[in-house]
Amino acid sequence: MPSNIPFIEFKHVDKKYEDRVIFNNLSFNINKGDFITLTGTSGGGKTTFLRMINGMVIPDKGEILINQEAINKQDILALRRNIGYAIQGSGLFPHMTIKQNMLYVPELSLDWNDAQKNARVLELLDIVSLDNTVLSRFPDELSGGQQQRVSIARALAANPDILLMDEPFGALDSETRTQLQDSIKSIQQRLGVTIVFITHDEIEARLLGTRSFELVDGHLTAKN
Ligand SMILES: Nc1ncnc2c1ncn2[C@@H]1O[C@H](COP(=O)(O)OP(=O)(O)OP(=O)(O)O)[C@@H](O)[C@H]1O
Repeated sequence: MPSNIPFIEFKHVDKKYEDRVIFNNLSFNINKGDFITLTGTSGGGKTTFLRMINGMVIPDKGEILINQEAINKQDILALRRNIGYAIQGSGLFPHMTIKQNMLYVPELSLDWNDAQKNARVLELLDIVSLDNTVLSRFPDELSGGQQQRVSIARALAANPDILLMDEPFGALDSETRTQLQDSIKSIQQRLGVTIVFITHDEIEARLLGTRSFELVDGHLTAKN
């Protein structure tokens, strides 16, 4: 369940690209356990908003805090480990097996032995409802829906508190999309992870979000 303690805080954030203003004095709070869905016109700045949370885009002014600490004061590897990121089209590394893809983030910074890695991979398969026959395969040997499940598993691998999802189901057929919507909803309820989810689909936004927002002219307007 969402709490009322601000977990991710945007404080007076400005961001522009060259002379194009995307955000001007944006302040916004996300609570722990929120499932935020974000819609809005193309090019409005949704991806920019998401990427400011994991430090991939740096604001020109203002600050972003996670757990009451400014992200530019936090260790970047620890920050990224704590923030899973899943994008449309899965973003899996094509030359790595599914198992290697799933373990990518933990391998960067966690000193797990083989038994710990194998145990985590099995937990992740269970979380995203895949069986272990996929592990030795490469991404192009899986269906689009399976690839997207692996992408979610990879984003969850290091047990992050936050999951950022940028139109993750945009390229899937409607049946697969419905299955993955059910999955992400139950994953969120089971793990209590805080999710920020971008979508173009209003129905998806309403279905998944505990709080839904539309980004218009750099402002986030609540829709429910
Ligand atoms: N690194 C960059 N340099 C210059 N302009 C950029 C950069 N990144 C994004 N933009 C521009 O900033 C605007 C906002 O981009 P952003 O990707 O955040 O929007 P979006 O709402 O996610 O769009 P979409 O729904 O089409 O994915 C767009 O006009 C985009 O072209």
